Amino acid sequence: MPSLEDELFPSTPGKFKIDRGHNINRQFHRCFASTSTMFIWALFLIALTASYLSFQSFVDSGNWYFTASWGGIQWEKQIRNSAKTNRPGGMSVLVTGAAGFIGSHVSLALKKRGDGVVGLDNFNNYYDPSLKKARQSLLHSQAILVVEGDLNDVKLMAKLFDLVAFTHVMHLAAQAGVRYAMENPSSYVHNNIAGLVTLLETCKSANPQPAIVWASSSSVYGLNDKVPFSELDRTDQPASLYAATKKAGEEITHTYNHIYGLAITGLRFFTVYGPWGRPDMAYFSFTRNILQGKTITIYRGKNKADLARDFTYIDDIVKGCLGSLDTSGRSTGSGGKKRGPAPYRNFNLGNTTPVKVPTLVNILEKHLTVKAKRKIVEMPGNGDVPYTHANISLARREFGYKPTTDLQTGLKNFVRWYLSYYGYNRKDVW
Ligand SMILES: O=C(O)[C@H]1O[C@H](OP(=O)(O)OP(=O)(O)OC[C@H]2O[C@@H](n3ccc(=O)[nH]c3=O)[C@H](O)[C@@H]2O)[C@H](O)[C@@H](O)[C@H]1O
Repeated sequence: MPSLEDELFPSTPGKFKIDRGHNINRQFHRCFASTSTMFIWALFLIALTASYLSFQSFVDSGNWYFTASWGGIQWEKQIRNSAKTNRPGGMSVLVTGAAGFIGSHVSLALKKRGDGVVGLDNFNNYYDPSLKKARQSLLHSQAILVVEGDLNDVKLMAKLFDLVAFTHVMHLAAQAGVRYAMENPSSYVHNNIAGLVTLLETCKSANPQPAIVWASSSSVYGLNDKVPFSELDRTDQPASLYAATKKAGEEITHTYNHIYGLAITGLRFFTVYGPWGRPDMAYFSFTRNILQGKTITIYRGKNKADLARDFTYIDDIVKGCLGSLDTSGRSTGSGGKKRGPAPYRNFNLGNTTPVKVPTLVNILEKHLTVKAKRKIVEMPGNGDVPYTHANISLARREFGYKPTTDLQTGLKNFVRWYLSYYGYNRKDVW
């Protein structure tokens, strides 16, 4: 049996002779000295390789902003597995914003019915990224991979389409929030305009081209005062930069449909709420503040009129998203060339029952069994509109969209989730 020394000093005859007697200590020290030298060299080589690789990724990305957290054989395998369909005629869908509120729900619903899903999300810190990570874990438990990356990363986008022939893209990644646009306008341009164009450029060049369904917004109706809002109403009077970028998105997608034959559907979502929702939205922040005993600020419109929203429950929205994907039609182009006309559609996805904001607070008080401390203030001129109200007859006709959850029921589900996720009175909720 070889001794430790034999193993450390392979016996190459003539090179050196192991003295097994009193020289053993000296040999051992030599051995130690030589291993530590090897160890230092190994460290040096590892450091050299690491710096080379990070320099390569810096050069490759062409932009310091996108340090690659993706790539490799294992990663490619995971992407392919995640995209695999599990039903005859199933779709392979790239869901952008998959760790977001609507994105996570839609991803789970697609997977559940046997479609393949690959998620993409940049996990930005507009609101607490730990909530996004929790959604990602949920998706992961259902074998859905969510890639951490930015829409504007051209190489990543191309790589994803290289690996998978996506049949559909559900584009939900965006800088959301109406009022935040005054604080951080460039984020809206970066995500909702530049990111959208990068995605469309990738899709137009893909072969086969996917059909695209994407998140527009009820906010495109802006100052429109004809109710309920119909897809035929004017959308050229946005009241916020957020709305303007969504409206621009509708025009941009039209161009790509027209020039490249991409099948495109825009969904005008009406104030979507529910479990796993967005902490920046009123129903969510009101809940947190009511539980923490803090005052909530309720905006009021001109002549002391209450503001109202056509709050729409997440499960209804998910059905609308799946219905849109199922009826999207096909893109006609390939490799950047149009071969014929492709469908271009826009739909309202609302609830058709606007509710006043103070009524929303009443419902929350009831479910939380806590009285809110209310402060009523005049609506600041920050992009808000006084009310929204969807006419959904077009979506009903095209794919049977029919919302079934009223605000009472939806908020009850939300409060149940909130309490199970955060507990009754956690101080560190975003
Ligand atoms: O349908 C959309 O396209 C948009 O819906 C959502 O916007 P909004 O309808 O503005 O929802 P949200 O912020 O929950 O405010 C709700 C109400 O509470 C009022 N509000 C708000 C905050 C506050 O402190 N006080 C208050 O009264 C406020 O004045 C408003 O009347 C999404 O955030 C947006 O990303 C986009 O998807």
